[in-house]
Amino acid sequence: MKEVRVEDAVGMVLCHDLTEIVPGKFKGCAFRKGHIIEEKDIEKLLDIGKRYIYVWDLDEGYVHENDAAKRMVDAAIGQGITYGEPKEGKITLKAAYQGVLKINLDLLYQVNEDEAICFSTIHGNKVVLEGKALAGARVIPLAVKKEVIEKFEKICKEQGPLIEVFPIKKAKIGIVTTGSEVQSGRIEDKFGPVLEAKAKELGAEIVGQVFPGDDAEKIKEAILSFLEQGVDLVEVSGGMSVDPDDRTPKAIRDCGGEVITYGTPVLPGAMFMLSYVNGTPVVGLPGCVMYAKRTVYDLMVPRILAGERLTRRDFILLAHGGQCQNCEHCVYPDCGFGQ
Ligand SMILES: Nc1nc2c(c(=O)[nH]1)N[C@H]1C(S)=C(S)[C@@H](COP(=O)(O)OP(=O)(O)OC[C@H]3O[C@@H](n4cnc5c(N)ncnc54)[C@H](O)[C@@H]3O)O[C@H]1N2
Ligand code: MOO
Repeated sequence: MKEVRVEDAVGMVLCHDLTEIVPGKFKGCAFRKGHIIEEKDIEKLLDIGKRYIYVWDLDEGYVHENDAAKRMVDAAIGQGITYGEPKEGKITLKAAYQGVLKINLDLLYQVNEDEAICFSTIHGNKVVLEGKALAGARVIPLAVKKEVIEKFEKICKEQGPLIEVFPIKKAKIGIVTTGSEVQSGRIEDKFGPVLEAKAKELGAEIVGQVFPGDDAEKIKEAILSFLEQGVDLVEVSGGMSVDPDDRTPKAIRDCGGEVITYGTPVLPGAMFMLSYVNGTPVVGLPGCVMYAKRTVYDLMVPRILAGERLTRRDFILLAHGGQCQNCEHCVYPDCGFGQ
């Protein structure tokens, strides 16, 4: 901190707030701590009775908090992130479009090891809408040693991006709805409308829905037929549990390809299945997806449509937070489900 004449302070950083009082009219902050003095500020400073002010002695080795925040953000972001000017040293990062938020957790924790750094995010792997606030970045002191920012930039360059939004593909989806009771018309199909609404939410299109009953061979043929049509995802509904009529897992296996999982540590959604047949994802959806408001579907299908090739490990990681609290007023994705 050093004392300078107001006229000599242009370009320097104010160390503390400066108060203006106009009797009977106004009392408040005329200039905030951290403000960089501009030519046009000189008159005003003189008007409020300042001839000398304290400014931050930004010698060579330091970076002001506003510049630090900007450099941190530039180093950390990948696709799909927007941000504005720093406010009181902090920059807020927002989603540029609807997509799946990805946070590199190892990197996030690594940059925050330095106590001068504050890089704080919401939870990743969930759908975020355009304009959603995702993260905030700032340094703790008013100015930091330049090495702190240089290290931040270096590790982000090596391991980044730290934060990005994967766009969700405008996918074509085929639905195979199993169950003899639905095929015969004994009961009305309730799965189709639910999957239609969920697809719409993600900007995807349902290109067809078929009702092959409970025969594994017929279910398999229906899946393969959608794959031949070149859909981006096949959703097979029902028949995922343990009754003798539940043939869906067998039918999906019989399509060949790589089964990633049959079973997930998520409730609702324990009996979910994911397989990749010639690279195209095929999901087996248990009855709860039709019934419950949010399930494993909402955790994983957006990620699939955002182009992630999921592994068994991705499903294991759902266990902590995999139990939905079934709140009366559902605020998903702004809750702990799947985190
Ligand atoms: N012994 C066990 N039983 C069940 C288990 C278990 O672990 N052990 N898991 C339960 C869970 S969790 C779920 S979820 C369901 C899984 O159900 P499925 O995917 O096998 O569903 P279905 O048996 O085909 O049908 C269940 C129920 O839903 C009706 N349904 C199915 N499809 C439609 C449709 N398109 N439209 C309207 N209604 C539909 C169906 O008629 C049944 O009433 O299993 C639990 N059981
Ligand atoms: O497996 Mo059920 O799918 O949890 O509700």
